[in-house]
Amino acid sequence: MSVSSAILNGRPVERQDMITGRRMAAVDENAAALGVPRKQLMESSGNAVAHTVRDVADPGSSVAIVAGRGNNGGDAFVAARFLEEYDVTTLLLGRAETIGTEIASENWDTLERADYDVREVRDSSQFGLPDADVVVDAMLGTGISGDLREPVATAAEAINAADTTVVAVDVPTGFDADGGDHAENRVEADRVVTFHDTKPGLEDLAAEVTVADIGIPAAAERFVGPGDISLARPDDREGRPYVIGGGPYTGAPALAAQAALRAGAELSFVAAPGTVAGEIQGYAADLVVQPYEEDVLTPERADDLLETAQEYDNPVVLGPGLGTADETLEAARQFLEGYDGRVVVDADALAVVPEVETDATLVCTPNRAELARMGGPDADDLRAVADEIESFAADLGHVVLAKGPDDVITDGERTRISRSGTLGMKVGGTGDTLAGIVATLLADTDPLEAAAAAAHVNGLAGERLADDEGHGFLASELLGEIPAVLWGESDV
Ligand SMILES: NC(=O)C1=CN([C@@H]2O[C@H](COP(=O)(O)OP(=O)(O)OC[C@H]3O[C@@H](n4cnc5c(N)ncnc54)[C@H](O)[C@@H]3O)[C@@H](O)[C@H]2O)[C@H](O)CC1
Ligand SMILES: [K+]
Repeated sequence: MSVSSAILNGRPVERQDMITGRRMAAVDENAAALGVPRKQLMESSGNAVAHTVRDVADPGSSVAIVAGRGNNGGDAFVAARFLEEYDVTTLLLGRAETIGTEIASENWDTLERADYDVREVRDSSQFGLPDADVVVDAMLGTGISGDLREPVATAAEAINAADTTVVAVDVPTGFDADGGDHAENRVEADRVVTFHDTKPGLEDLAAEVTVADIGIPAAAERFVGPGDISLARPDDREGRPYVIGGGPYTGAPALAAQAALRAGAELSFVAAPGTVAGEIQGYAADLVVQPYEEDVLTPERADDLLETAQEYDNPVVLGPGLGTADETLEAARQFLEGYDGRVVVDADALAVVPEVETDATLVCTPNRAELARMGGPDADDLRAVADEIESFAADLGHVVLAKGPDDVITDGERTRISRSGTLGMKVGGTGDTLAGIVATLLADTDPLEAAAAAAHVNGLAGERLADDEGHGFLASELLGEIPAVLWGESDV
């Protein structure tokens, strides 16, 4: 995957030169949170479309815009305003009152008020494609779901049958921007104007593709924001994380397991030595604590827990409070060697990761000292060594969520920075709540996306508790703030 580089505060920041539709929606939301509202992006998108129309047809040419009821259509309503020297007709496939977004609706209203030639196609039998030198396909973009429904299907067929130049907005209607299967009867375009970055599969089309910058700051991709939380937010109570922890310490597994519930898990299990199981259960009746007879995790016990983990195939949290007894580290190594599911590795178990061969998908959550001990860079400001952490993660072959004032989350290819959090996050236990949140989000989200969102949620939960200087709260108090951060109204 080729990468381009933006310059972000003087440092080249690698940007993937490819972005999926779902990731684009997250980046949009992040851009809005950075102060670039969607309507402004739509204005830039529409202007970019007009540029390409000018490229393919001389002034005075006739242009037929065929628009859907989402923001893809909205882009084209904007484009109409940038094509004054063309003979533009705008067809909306549906009634104006069914336009699905405010910004598209506002742009439609502007065309009506400004007396542009606009027509509503109230049913597909009414649809007739005007003779035009250029057709702008603005029916569906990244918001498509399933095969083309009427009246879009009829319109797509008419556009493909017409002898005209077709300019597609963002992606040709019916194209799946998430790299999935395209609709059979999708629009065949001559030109595609896609926004911000190219989409997977556009390079295989016969069309000439223009990637238009629409003013989205590189920070909207680089820094974790509300869009990343939207991507990872559990839809309902799902996942049953399995915490393997406890031994010398009991608070850590209890915090991790509670955080997993607060992040939306249906149940949260803790496998712990019998000597401390009662104490862990004492922290919260909500936990399903499963005691085992040894008083630390041993290799024999690890085999037993491995079977349970494989049977239920839920995200595992390995590490909180395990301690560093040789047999415990051997047990952690053995568990990872045998497991092929998803594991958040934290605290004392991190030490074994660099030398272990595993088919498991790991999210490692080292703090600064643990990262250095694992062989990663040793630096106060992790963000300044983000590239080195990225290479370390690439060598390690797993996701690394390096915790610091700014967290660095990377899978060796994609790297995100989470700037959320406050001074107070240094209090003991915030790493345990983080591990629990990662585990729940990991249940059905891309590991990097789950880790990035979890880091952000944990930090924002702390911000909600901190006093003006950022101090003075307990990790256990973070638990109560997690749901509001994950499901609360993001203010963009
Ligand atoms: N940063 C950016 O990339 C920006 C992109 N913009 C444009 O926004 C669209 C995505 O808009 P969205 O409203 O999410 O969805 P669409 O307009 O693509 O379509 C939704 C619309 O279509 C209907 N629909 C869905 N599936 C089907 C189907 N199979 N058959 C028929 N109709 C279908 C659905 O009901 C909705 O009404 C993106 O592509 C860009 O063009 C923003 O303008 C700015 C920033
Ligand atoms: K389109």
